[in-house]
Amino acid sequence: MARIDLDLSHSYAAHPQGDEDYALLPLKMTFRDGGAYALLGPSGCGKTTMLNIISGLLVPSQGSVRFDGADKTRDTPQQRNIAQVFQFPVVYDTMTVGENLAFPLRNRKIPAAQIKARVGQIAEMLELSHQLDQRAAGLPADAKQKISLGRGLVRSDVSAVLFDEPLTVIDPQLKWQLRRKLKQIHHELKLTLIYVTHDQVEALTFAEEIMVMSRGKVVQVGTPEALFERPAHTFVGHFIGSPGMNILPIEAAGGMALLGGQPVALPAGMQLAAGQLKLGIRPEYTRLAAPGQPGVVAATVEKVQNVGTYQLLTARVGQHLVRARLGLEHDLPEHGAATGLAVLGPHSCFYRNEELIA
Ligand SMILES: Nc1ncnc2c1ncn2[C@@H]1O[C@H](COP(=O)(O)OP(=O)(O)OP(=O)(O)O)[C@@H](O)[C@H]1O
Repeated sequence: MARIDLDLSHSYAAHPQGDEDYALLPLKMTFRDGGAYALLGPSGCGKTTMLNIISGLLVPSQGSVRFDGADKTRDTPQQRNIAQVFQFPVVYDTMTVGENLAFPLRNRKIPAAQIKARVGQIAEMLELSHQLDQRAAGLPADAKQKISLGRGLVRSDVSAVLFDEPLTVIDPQLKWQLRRKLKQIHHELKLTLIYVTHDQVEALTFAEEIMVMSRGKVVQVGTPEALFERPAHTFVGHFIGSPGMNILPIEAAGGMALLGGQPVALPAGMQLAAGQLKLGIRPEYTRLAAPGQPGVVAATVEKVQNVGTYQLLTARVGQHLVRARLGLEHDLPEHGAATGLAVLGPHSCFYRNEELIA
């Protein structure tokens, strides 16, 4: 296992002109030895580019990659001792499940008894024990992908295991199980795991730390709790959560706030920095309240949806839509009704130029 330090940028263009020519803008990042990380962001934000630079499939156009302090920028994946699991299964059809799992160890001339023990351990973790003697040919895609995951995890001497959207071909029920399994496996094997996904649920269930990326930039590195409670950037607020954070323009106005154009008294003790800001409040923390109270904005109900385990209320504040996630026990106002939404309180986040300031 290794600590991995990146200090680099990358452009696929021969002569990059501006920021838009960079797949990765200048960044400094550290992956702790033994940590479980997710690289999360929408399509095209640079996740695969970063993963390929870590693995050695790609050399960054500027900067360095270090493993335990040693410069690995130009080393191949083999020299870096990296295991990788891709989106689609990489499995030898002519071999049995057990032989497939053993393959990376046999290649390294590990003694047979050790191979047997480790293959047994990995097969058990992935619930493949009953299939060890079965040929891989003819197995469904998700069983084959489990084998690929097992092959990625079977060596204990790798610097890191990299996963690039590994659950894409897996059906939803098994996907749910495997996400949890991977977390448990990380706990037991203590490997450094770096996992690329555009699916927040996948990232949030698996990783200890999540790196959220947007347009070639790492906009926040944090625990799932930190990303939820204190998004460092409005992009993270939008991107994480279901639905994402409510974002409204806010401005201090003589001891009050202008919120979406509406004067609202600040709750006791709350101070607002001068200038044009944005308020971020999660739908989970947005509550119905009587208009006119401090921190409560007047709103008109647009829609109420029963989403099974909660109700989602969508209301209009001026030209902005605000959502509240409310328990099933609430008797909610109907479409068109005037209501109030408590949006200023301990869970409010404030942004200037999209960056969290308070
Ligand atoms: N080989 C390449 N040559 C030129 N541009 C590339 C190449 N690979 C990726 N890009 C560009 O670099 C940017 C980042 O792409 P990258 O594949 O790293 O993003 P991603 O977040 O992994 O997206 P996805 O989830 O769609 O794979 C995109 O604008 C993409 O078009």
